[in-house]
Amino acid sequence: MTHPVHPDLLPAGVRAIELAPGMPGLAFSHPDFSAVLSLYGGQLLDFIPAGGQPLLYLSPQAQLQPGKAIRGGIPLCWPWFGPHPTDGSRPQHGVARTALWTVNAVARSDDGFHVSLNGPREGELQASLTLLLAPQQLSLTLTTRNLGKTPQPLSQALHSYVAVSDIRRLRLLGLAQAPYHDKLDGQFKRWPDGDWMPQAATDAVVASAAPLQLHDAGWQRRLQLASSGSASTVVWTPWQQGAAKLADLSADGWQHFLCLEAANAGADARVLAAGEAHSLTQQLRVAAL
Ligand SMILES: O=P(O)(O)OC[C@H]1O[C@H](O)[C@H](O)[C@@H](O)[C@@H]1O
Repeated sequence: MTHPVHPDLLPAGVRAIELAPGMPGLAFSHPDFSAVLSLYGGQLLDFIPAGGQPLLYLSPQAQLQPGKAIRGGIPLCWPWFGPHPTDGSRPQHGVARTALWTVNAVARSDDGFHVSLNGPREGELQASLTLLLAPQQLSLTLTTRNLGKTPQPLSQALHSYVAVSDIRRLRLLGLAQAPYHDKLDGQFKRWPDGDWMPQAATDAVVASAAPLQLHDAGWQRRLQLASSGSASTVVWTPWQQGAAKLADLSADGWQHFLCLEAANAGADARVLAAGEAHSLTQQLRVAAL
């Protein structure tokens, strides 16, 4: 396959790679971190601070195959989150994660690497993505533009698989008392008080975009997550029984990630007026515990 990006257009520290046949990507190498971005899905797959543990979980069983969604990293759920609102034949979580994205620009500055990608068009909606890959920090902005003449619905998520030492050794701070929709039993509830420790399968659309902190005792690290353009956060772990149904996760894979997703989901789904653009941002920062 000819790579869609000519190597001469890439700054020092960025390489054009092929993750699998028909799946081009970019590999970033910086004194303070390394990262891998798949153009298939516009999906950041890996981000590893130098000498540290990965920020993102990528399932060793992930299927790198056109037509399949990649399990791990930061999948882009767009322009609908979950099942399609009216047409059950359309793919879960939209079309972005199985589309080939194109590179608009890749630059290097004192901050790190700046990447801008163009994504699919679905109906009247057009997606684009910018990423900042920097020491101890990454930031993604998914922008949707309504190119049509009528209002268009949009729901979405930056579906981050946060890598963790052991899901049973975490504390999540920031969601106490927030209302949420429990997708496992369909009930509307309130997030418990105090720090939250994952203890069972969880699939929650939380009506909050408060900054989060994830304390990981095993890796002695603290992850700070912030978002903008969002009023909802999805928290997902399939736990053991849910993971057993996912062919692209190993038997113990569920222990090594917690999905913390900046979203426009549930009651936070949007309608974009003709010509309107909306940007959803998630920022992840690593610090010592
Ligand atoms: O298996 P996938 O289609 O990638 O979806 C994985 C998960 O994504 C989100 O977190 C949803 O809230 C879950 O209901 C879903 O199971």
